Amino acid sequence: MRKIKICGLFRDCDIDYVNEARPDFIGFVFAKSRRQVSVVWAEAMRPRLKSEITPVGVFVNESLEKVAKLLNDNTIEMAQLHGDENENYIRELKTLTNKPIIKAVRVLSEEDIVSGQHTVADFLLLDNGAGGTGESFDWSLVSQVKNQEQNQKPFFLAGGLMADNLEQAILATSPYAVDLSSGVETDGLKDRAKILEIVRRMHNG
Ligand SMILES: O=C(O)c1ccccc1N[C@@H]1O[C@H](COP(=O)(O)O)[C@@H](O)[C@H]1O
Repeated sequence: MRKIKICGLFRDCDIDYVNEARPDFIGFVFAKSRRQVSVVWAEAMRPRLKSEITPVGVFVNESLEKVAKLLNDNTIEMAQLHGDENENYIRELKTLTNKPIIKAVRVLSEEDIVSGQHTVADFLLLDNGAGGTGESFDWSLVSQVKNQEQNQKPFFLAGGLMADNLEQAILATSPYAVDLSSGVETDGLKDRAKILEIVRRMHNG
């Protein structure tokens, strides 16, 4: 079964929506964004989240100490690094925590995907850019490199995914998981019906 992450929860009711839909992962954005949440809010929401849903913290060039603390106090179970974090940063983070790390890669060319394979992070996240933009990248770049044995790190596919293009995106890239934020919003707010429908589709085939 393909996994699904619903990212950018920032209202209390968003927690109710995902508890009803039960995606595999959800994302709390700690980076500067219109979806940014505070540590205090995430800590308050964490116990309300159904146990089978894995919370991911999304960071952009954040201090190692802040990311490690949120992981080690179990506010989040995975860290998604969406900025310019280099391999030294990721290696250092791995000395501070045992929890999985996702490194976001901005895909402009095949080379971006190929060089991403060398990361010590546990997963890649292929996106079109800054994150949360609602814009896709050229998915054919993934299929062009995916058949090569060295390009097998499991990856989340992100960027502009929505009900209308999800099937095509999966067929083109065969990701470990899909990651949606803008595509399950209406007027900038998470939409219960869109979340329920997309998670149902992913989990039922
Ligand atoms: O969602 C944000 O505001 C955000 C801010 C900073 C870094 C990453 C962010 N979100 C990530 O972007 C993709 C989804 O984007 P889209 O809106 O579906 O196109 C996903 O990986 C989010 O974690």
